[in-house]
Amino acid sequence: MGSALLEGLANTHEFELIGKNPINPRVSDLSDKLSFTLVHSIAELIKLSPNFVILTTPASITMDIVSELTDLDTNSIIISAVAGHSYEEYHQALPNHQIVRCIPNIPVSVNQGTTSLFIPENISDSSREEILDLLNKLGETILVKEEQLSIVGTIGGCSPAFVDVFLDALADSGVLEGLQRKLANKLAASMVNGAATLALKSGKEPSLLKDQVCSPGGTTIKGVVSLEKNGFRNAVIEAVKAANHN
Ligand SMILES: NC(=O)C1=CN([C@@H]2O[C@H](COP(=O)(O)OP(=O)(O)OC[C@H]3O[C@@H](n4cnc5c(N)ncnc54)[C@H](O)[C@@H]3O)[C@@H](O)[C@H]2O)C=CC1
Ligand SMILES: O=C(O)[C@@H]1CCC=N1
Repeated sequence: MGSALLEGLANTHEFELIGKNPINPRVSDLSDKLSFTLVHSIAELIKLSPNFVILTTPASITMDIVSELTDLDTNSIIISAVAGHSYEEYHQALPNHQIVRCIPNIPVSVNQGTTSLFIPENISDSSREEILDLLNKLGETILVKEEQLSIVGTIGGCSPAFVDVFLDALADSGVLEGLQRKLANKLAASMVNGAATLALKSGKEPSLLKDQVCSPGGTTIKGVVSLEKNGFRNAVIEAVKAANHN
């Protein structure tokens, strides 16, 4: 997720980016590619007085890192993209800092992300503007209450992987019928992109959009019935439940 955010922000050419990571060749390569400053300690990072610190570390080590941020300038805004720690935990560790929680998703790397964002009440209006300005450069930002962050973050953050499984299966079905893999992949991704754009632009319910494709007695309804028979809808609902209640 850290790489995806850096890529999306680098695409805007509007930010001086800094990456903090323990020695990791993948990150050094990315820093060469995107030309961002790489630091290896929190002390180095703090000295640079960043406007924002975005946390994208595994949940298991995040609070240790947070405890090292006590000397960070309180004007710096901390944005945690880590699933699994509450605002209260961050606030107890850093009571004088401005901290918000979000769950972005991988398409932030191409500025087409969906980021669920929780802003606590103590954040000033100007900081709120700054946070939204930043995240909106990465795609769409959806403001939610903290108790909604888990399910909204699951649907927004995990589902790109579910869609990728769908894309791969769709491409497999084309390859099974003799299409080249590259063509099948492109066809599947382009179709999902178009269907999603239509859903967003028309504002129509997905069920109505589905009905528009299903000609009476036609081919699509046969496919839809097969999806229902094979538990596709239920499989999606169970996947989200499994991801959200882990
Ligand atoms: N992968 C995704 O689509 C999303 C991930 N997240 C959150 O992002 C966080 C990271 O997830 P992934 O990127 O998938 O895992 P990852 O394992 O790919 O990345 C974790 C990164 O943290 C770095 N790291 C480890 N110790 C560190 C330290 N002490 N200081 C600085 N960096 C350190 C690792 O080198 C690695 O680059 C998790 O908390 C996850 O909940 C949130 C939304 C979406
Ligand atoms: O798999 C995970 O834990 C993270 C949270 C949201 C998306 N990926």
